[in-house]
Amino acid sequence: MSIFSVPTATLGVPRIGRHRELKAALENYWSGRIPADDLLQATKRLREANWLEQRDRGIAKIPSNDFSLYDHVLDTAIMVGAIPKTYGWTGGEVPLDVYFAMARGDQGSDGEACAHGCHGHGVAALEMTKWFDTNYHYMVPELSADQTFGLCSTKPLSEFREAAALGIRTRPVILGPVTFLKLAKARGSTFDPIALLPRLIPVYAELLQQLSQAGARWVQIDEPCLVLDLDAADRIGLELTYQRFAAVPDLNIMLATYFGALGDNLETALALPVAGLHIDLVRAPEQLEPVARLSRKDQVLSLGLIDGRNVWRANLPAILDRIRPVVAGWPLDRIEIAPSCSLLHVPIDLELETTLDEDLKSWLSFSVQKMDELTLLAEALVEGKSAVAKELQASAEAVQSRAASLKVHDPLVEGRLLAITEPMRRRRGAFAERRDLQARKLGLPNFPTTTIGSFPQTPRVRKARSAHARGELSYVEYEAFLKQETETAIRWQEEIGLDVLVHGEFERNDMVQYFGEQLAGFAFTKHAWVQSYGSRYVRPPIIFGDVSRPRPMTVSWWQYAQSLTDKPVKGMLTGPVTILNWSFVRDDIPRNVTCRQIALAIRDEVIDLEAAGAAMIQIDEAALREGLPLRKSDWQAYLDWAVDCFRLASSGVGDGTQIHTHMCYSEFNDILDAISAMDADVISIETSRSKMELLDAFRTHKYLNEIGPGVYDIHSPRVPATGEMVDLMMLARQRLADGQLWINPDCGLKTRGWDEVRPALINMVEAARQLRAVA
Ligand SMILES: Nc1nc2c(c(=O)[nH]1)N[C@@H](CNc1ccc(C(=O)N[C@@H](CCC(=O)N[C@@H](CCC(=O)N[C@@H](CCC(=O)O)C(=O)O)C(=O)O)C(=O)O)cc1)CN2
Ligand code: MET
Ligand SMILES: [Zn+2]
Repeated sequence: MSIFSVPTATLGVPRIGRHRELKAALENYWSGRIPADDLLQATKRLREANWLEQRDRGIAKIPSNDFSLYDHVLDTAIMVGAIPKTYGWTGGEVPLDVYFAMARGDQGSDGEACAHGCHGHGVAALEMTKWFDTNYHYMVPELSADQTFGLCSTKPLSEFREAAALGIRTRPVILGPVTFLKLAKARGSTFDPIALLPRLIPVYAELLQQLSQAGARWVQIDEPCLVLDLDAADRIGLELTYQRFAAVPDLNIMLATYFGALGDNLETALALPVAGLHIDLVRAPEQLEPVARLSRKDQVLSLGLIDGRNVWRANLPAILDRIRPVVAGWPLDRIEIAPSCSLLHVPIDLELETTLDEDLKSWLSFSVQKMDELTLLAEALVEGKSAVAKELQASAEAVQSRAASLKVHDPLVEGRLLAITEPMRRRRGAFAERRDLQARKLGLPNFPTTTIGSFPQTPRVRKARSAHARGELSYVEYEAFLKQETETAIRWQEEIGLDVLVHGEFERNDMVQYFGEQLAGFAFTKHAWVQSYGSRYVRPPIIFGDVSRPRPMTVSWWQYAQSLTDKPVKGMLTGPVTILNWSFVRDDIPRNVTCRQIALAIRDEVIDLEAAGAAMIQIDEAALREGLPLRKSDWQAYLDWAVDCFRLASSGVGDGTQIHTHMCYSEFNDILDAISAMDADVISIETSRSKMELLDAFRTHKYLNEIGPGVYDIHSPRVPATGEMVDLMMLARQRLADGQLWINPDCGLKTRGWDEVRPALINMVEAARQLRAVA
């Protein structure tokens, strides 16, 4: 490397392709429309395009092995041979079937049948959970106490060679062994997976050795666990690991940390014998000075300066002014310029958005634009600001134009925020009074049955929506189609005997995007997809300004659905915390201020639904638990404002109106105080896989409000039998009073097919009948 340049790195780029080529290839393969070869060819094209694009945009440290067919944590589990016996793998190269069985279960968990020689006895997928505080979900590796490891995949090596054939020497990315074990789950939960580290280290060392022999000079090892609360065993584990890796000849390690500050792990990180350290300076700008001061002089510091978690264009001159004094006098090759974390979490290319407001567009930067920002920063550091004066000025001007824009600031919203009063955050009566009033008004049976909101988003529904978007289906026709779907769903729910109905959410593309498209202060995109899990992607709305609700968003759909039936239909909304956590947010005001603005908008909608006659309104807070900060010390402050926002959104109604909320993927033990403080009349939660154990916490906590513990795992295509659901409810009854309990699935049914949903819900209603008979 010449001493006259500062290298740039991306740490990883989106895998899905500008036009979601990966989704198409995967879903075509799963449904048997294309053979494995075609799938693999498609993925090869995606990798090559990514490498060439990074090269052409001047990125020096180009990653490989950042690609994944489904998930990089699953890839790592496969790489080290952590494949539970149930998947029937007996050694050798791991077949695609086994890989996808671990990802999706061997019937396929997204509603398509497996067409590729699956064993057909319903092996369940690994559990899935969210990756740190992102909306990306990984497959949780499952390890046994007697787990052994071995190098079982050549993926890092073959992708390194694949790029080398294009003339690009990449820096392979590998998920570090300590983070891998911390993300894994102990089968039987009788031991701490970190205890397996001594068995895992040699496997990684062997891989590193092979990469070195193949010509790799650097590898990037990701240890984002370094921004979490660690204990002594974790820290010792890190030391053991990197001491061993330092012995691999001719290979330099760039140890990557991201999503937060090293904090009390700073000393541990700096003591590791690695050639480079990457730090996140967007989430934790304050660590620049101490890390620069304390890092070894022979160590490369990778500065995470461009936001890998958000879409705003950077203020490059401001960044330069911040780092120049700190690195003054350093040899140029002691620093690297990088995004805060891998670019996996941002959309690919802003240029695809041809209908975005021009001002807004000038404020944004997606993955490939961020590459350009990185190279500009590097150039300015080497050649001085004057060499790229025009570009730097444009960057500063964009930031200034955003700060001053009338599109961003709405004095009415800012005034409303100041006028929030205490009574606005409180239901009028106490829960007991509300419960009695609602019981008289609603007259529901014991163990009322309901669903969480969405019914299957069938290809028919999605086709109609995209035909409407392309202008091939008029709004009148599209609306008539949706009304028809809604009516069919209402009739069917009545027919099978559900007690509380939903309209089915057919008109919604996504539970967050749908609201983003109707709220002021939000922009939405056409192509800005980000992977959420596997082949499922989201287009997070972009919150650019003060938020308000120009007009009702859901009232007419609710009215239509309610007009079809005498049974109560729930109003169906997404809550402020979830809208915030699943959107790209402003970086010029605190998150909690934006969240209060959204809360007031949702409050308006809640009040309008009540005025239209809704007796029950559900406000989903699927992402409230997910949004917990990575460090425990930050939890309370977050929970305080998150709960406050939910209460603000939900408290504008009378005592006779029943407020429901829903949360999924939840470990509630830590946050029960917050859940109580939300004071929803009814909460539905995911419990079916945990055998109702979750309810212990509600009992010990003396939780009095009503609860619908999910009895049907909607992540699996399996149809639960009536008896299973009765058994689960009997377990629930041991923990909570009969009068508190509702019966419902774990979550919405949008990713399922009607063939699974119909029998499952019929069985669920029958389970309620049987319970009523014995209770
Ligand atoms: N935002 C968000 N985050 C979440 C969840 C969630 O529901 N929403 N759930 C949890 C799990 N994550 C999930 C994320 C995505 C999906 C999901 O189903 N995504 C869909 C896309 C949903 C969507 O926006 N659909 C649009 C666009 C659909 C589309 O691709 N249309 C085609 C044409 C369709 C056709 O002709 O068949 C096109 O535009 O090209 C619509 O329905 O309008 C997918 O990737 O398949 C499910 C769960 C956690 N995080
Ligand atoms: N009401 C929403 C639905 O049923 C809640 C989903 S939580 C991810 O789809
Ligand atoms: Zn859910």
